[in-house]
Amino acid sequence: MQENPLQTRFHTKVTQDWQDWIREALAAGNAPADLLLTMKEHQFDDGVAREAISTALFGTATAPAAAHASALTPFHGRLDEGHVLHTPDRDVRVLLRIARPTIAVLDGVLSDEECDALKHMALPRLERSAVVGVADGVNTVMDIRTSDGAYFQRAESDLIRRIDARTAAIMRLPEDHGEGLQVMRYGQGGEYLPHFDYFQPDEKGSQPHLATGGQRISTLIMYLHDVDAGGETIFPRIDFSYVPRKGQALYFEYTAADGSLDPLSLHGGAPVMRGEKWIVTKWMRERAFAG
Ligand SMILES: O=C(O)CCC(=O)C(=O)O
Ligand SMILES: [Fe+2]
Repeated sequence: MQENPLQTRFHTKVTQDWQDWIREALAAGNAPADLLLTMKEHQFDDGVAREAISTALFGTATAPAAAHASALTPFHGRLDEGHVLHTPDRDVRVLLRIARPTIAVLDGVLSDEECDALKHMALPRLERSAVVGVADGVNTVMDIRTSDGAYFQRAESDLIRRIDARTAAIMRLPEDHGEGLQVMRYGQGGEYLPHFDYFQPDEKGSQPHLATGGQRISTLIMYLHDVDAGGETIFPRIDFSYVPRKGQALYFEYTAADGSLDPLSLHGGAPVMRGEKWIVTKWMRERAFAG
């Protein structure tokens, strides 16, 4: 007689032998999904098998699993946990999250028009900084730097005010914790070697910054332009790179509530191989400051 699947008996208890098998299989590096398959082949109820595997991974709900939880469960850092982040005037979609260091890739942070307007506003300031007085006293425009910056005072114009408010909502900190927006342009070959955005606490040069506004805690790099080749934002300690895409942003954070800093947040801008790279960056501080 053929077995009626509705009458198949599923195991609803995980014996000690099976619990030991789960622990050993996980310790040997087997994927939880493969364990689940094997258990189901052995007629375990899906929910029972999942719970046994997740108990072995995370501990029971009552066990203090916190030390593991941050690495093994979704971790959002300061960001809202939703897949869509709501700001006063735009919804921003989360495309990717990394727990350590805390990173998120966000889509639709700036409209095409806003990207173009920011470049337009920054251009005269960038050009001015390329003007150097040479020894003979003649002012010459020389492209002496492969990247150049333009700084926008907080709330300097309607557009800047709008972006300040939007970035504060995304980063979930008050606007007056934010440094003024900084536009950067990299020409061909331009790069930004790996660095930390936080101020090195024991360096003398950090002290004036730390005294006003405190430590930097998070960064939002917004991309104003696609790059034809190169120019990725790289995190060498976790072998991660992000390819610039107009209107998107890369969020990351590196200062915990207790003030500890995350050295995995080391990052930089890879050399631009073809085309130009334009970004605008918002850095957030621990405290309100005059900007
Ligand atoms: O150019 C990049 O991709 C990185 C920029 C950066 O690290 C910064 O603005 O702090
Ligand atoms: Fe940086």
